[in-house]
Amino acid sequence: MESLRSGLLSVLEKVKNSVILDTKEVDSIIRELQRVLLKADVDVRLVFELSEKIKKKFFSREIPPGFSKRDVLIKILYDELVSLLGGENATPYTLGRMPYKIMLVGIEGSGKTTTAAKLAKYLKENGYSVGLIAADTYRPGAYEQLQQLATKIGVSFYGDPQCKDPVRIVEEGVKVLEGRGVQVFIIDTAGRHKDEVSLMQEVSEIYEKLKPDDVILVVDATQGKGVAKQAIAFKEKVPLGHVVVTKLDGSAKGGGALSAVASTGAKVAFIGTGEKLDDFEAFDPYKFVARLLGMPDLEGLLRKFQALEEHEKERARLAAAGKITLLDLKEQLLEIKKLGPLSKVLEMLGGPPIAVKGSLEGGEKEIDKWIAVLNSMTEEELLKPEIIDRSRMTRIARGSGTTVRDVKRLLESYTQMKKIMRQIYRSRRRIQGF
Ligand SMILES: Nc1nc2c(ncn2[C@@H]2O[C@H](COP(=O)(O)OP(=O)(O)OP(=O)(O)O)[C@@H](O)[C@H]2O)c(=O)[nH]1
Repeated sequence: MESLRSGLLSVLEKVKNSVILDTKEVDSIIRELQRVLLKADVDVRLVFELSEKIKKKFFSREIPPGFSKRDVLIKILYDELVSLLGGENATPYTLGRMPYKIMLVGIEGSGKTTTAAKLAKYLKENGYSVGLIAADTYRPGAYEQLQQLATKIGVSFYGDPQCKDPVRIVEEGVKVLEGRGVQVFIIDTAGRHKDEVSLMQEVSEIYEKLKPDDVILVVDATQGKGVAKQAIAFKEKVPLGHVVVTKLDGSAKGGGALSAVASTGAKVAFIGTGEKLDDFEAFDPYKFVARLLGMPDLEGLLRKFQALEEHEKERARLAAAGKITLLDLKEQLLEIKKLGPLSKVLEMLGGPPIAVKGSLEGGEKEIDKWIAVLNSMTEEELLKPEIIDRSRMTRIARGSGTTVRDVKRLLESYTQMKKIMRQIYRSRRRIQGF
């Protein structure tokens, strides 16, 4: 994964060093991203889909106040990489009602036996009583390997090296281990067979007899995008619940494997990051991408965007309820200012009577004062003016070169305005028959 990380960092560097982020600059950044992802063995089609989405989102999105174009592009890159790794689909791995049976499947050498032990340790540490069942009757040594691992972790184990029928081993194993108080059964199946057809047949048979609560496919990251084929083949035979991607440590193709799994709709629940039993972690695409991109400054940026999204949601909610916020008021006043001096505006509309002119200038000054006051408020204050207490008023007055009385007056006018809006909204709802 190191090469993917350094590649993505070079993409971020390019974004940070960009000047205007026009089509040419963005294209060059996207080309760099494509190069990095293709090198990590991400499927070409996925890479192109991602590129198009990034461009479309970037050029259609308004840059929110307080953010730069670079911030927006970095956020879009982050979002799209998370989505490439199955972001929207991701949920933490949880167990259902006990007893809970988990069956591990996968081709030879994918790391099933090691993963069975890693998962057993993980679940034991999470308070479950776990048992391992060795149902790989093909690979010599698979039985001893799992038995030794079970002893090492301190979980129950069942296997029968004399028996060549995996279905019987599993049935017997569940019975025996249940007697020892096991709640979670992890079944390690064979990966080696004379051909794929017989492997799939055995997997189907065990599945039908055992009816496990979860089937976890174990795939090897060094196979890159090739793991999609395995996921599809197993999915045709058994309902796959989750996937574990092993050997992410040191594999340059990890990005390809993770995105390939996500593209089949299967969920990556865990990743293996080394040969040791602790080299195993729950997979969270959000955290994973953040780590790939280097967390410190990204974390702050993501938090800022999160606050923005929350504010946008809050505004939409208030707008839907017919409520106006101080933020709406501020935007309206800025729109009026954009039109030019009020007297000019009225002149364009036919000209104000001479007597109004003086009061218009007063109104002009008032608008400037209001904008100054509103500019000194935080986004939170604009959306929730009820939090503006005496000390906030003092700060706002000082920041805007006005007085606490001015701030109070604005808040009073706003309250009046809100009342009027509420009345209009209510009568509209009555008319519409709500
Ligand atoms: N570096 C690294 N090696 C791993 C990881 N997971 C498994 N391995 C190694 O991969 C090799 C194969 O792992 P096993 O668990 O024996 O594979 P298996 O899928 O049970 O093999 P079959 O029984 O033949 O299907 C072993 O040498 C493991 O130590 C991992 O996350 N990182």
